[in-house]
Amino acid sequence: MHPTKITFFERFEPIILSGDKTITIRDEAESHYVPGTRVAVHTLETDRWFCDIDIISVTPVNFDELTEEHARQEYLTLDKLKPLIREIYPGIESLYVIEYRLA
Ligand SMILES: CC(=O)Nc1ccn([C@@H]2O[C@H](CO)[C@@H](O)[C@H]2O)c(=O)n1
Repeated sequence: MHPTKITFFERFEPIILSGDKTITIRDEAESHYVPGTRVAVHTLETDRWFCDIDIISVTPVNFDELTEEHARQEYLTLDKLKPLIREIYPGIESLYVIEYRLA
């Protein structure tokens, strides 16, 4: 079955709800979301539901291919996004851009 739930760090809740953050970048284990499906969004810290999103696309990207455009969609700058991804996914080069919209 395709996944129907995703977790985010609680600190990103405001920019997800405002519509400013429109992608998330995940590793292979979390790449199996299906475009066109609806996914429940919970906080990682307390597993609290806070919205639903519709998956638009899932696109492979290598760490060294990340651009300012990805960063803009993350509502970050590239010099903030890269260390953040290195912290969450140390040593992982194969990543996936999950594009979504608020349901
Ligand atoms: C298990 C779990 O919840 N993991 C993650 C993983 C990533 N992210 C965010 O996605 C973007 C790129 O990685 C950045 O904005 C991250 O902070 C997140 O919020 N939560």
